[in-house]
Amino acid sequence: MRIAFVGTGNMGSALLAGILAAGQDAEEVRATTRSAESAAQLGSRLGVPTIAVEDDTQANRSAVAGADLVFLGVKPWMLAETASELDGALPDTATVVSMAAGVDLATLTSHFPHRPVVRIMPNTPSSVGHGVISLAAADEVPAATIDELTSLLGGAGLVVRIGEEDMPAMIGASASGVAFFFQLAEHMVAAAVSQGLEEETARRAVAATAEGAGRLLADSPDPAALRSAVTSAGGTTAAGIASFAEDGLAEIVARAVRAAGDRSLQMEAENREG
Ligand SMILES: NC(=O)C1=CN([C@@H]2O[C@H](COP(=O)(O)OP(=O)(O)OC[C@H]3O[C@@H](n4cnc5c(N)ncnc54)[C@H](O)[C@@H]3O)[C@@H](O)[C@H]2O)C=CC1
Ligand SMILES: O=C(O)[C@@H]1CCC=N1
Repeated sequence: MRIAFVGTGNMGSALLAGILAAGQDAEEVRATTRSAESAAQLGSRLGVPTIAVEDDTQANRSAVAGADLVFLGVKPWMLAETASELDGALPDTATVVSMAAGVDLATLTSHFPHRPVVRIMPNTPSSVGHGVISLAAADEVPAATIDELTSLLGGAGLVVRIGEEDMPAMIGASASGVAFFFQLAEHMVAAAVSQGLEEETARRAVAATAEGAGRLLADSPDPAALRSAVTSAGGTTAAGIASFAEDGLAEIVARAVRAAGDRSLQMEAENREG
């Protein structure tokens, strides 16, 4: 399968790394970035032919020529101009896959009429094959295309087929959600350091704890049961959990997850045509 990545930054390159590690032939991929420096870095890191728009104004058009699948990894507000740029270069049969957080399927379809259009919402652990990739497709996308795409993306992580109405919740729970875990890790490191632990030790301990927690959750996705197994009555964990409850952690997290989803809807409105 011939694949183009138009705009291959943090998210595009993470997804591409996961797909390549799962066996996609790098020679069948074309990637683009804006700067020559980032194109050179990506090309040498992933072994994929990468062209910079800065070096070649036709880079995006050349990359999509002959492609079966075109991933769009530019910023949401750049989608409209990227679509115009690709006009006439995109093969009639190409499936367009957007990872933009703030562009809905209707807007994508208006940018790419007569093409199958799929919206995905990946997260950065895709680079190590442990991403979550939510996928919503326009009604007219053939089932075989979705199956093929699901199989390809499966190399980067868990693919979850959803209706577009669930996209905001999935953004809060996974695409942005992964950053919420990182933020908790940052605060845990800082707290341990403030109690005298050496920073490098704290970072390693928190990272290994996160990995261990992730593995247990992957085996048995019931966080409440796993928490309960750590929490002895009247013990140390119970003291920490009580402190969380007193400070309203559940509401804090609910507000953050909702804020991320709400922002995606706001961006969709900003990026909607007309
Ligand atoms: N970073 C994340 O965790 C996630 C990002 N997304 C979505 O992924 C998209 C990209 O976000 P990031 O990777 O974070 O941004 P980024 O800034 O790291 O990547 C954007 C890429 O586009 C390239 N670019 C800029 N202008 C270009 C042009 N004219 N032609 C071709 N390439 C061009 C840049 O060189 C860069 O490689 C956004 O739409 C975002 O909503 C979705 C889920 C998660
Ligand atoms: O922050 C953002 O807008 C992107 C989309 C989801 C995660 N990162």
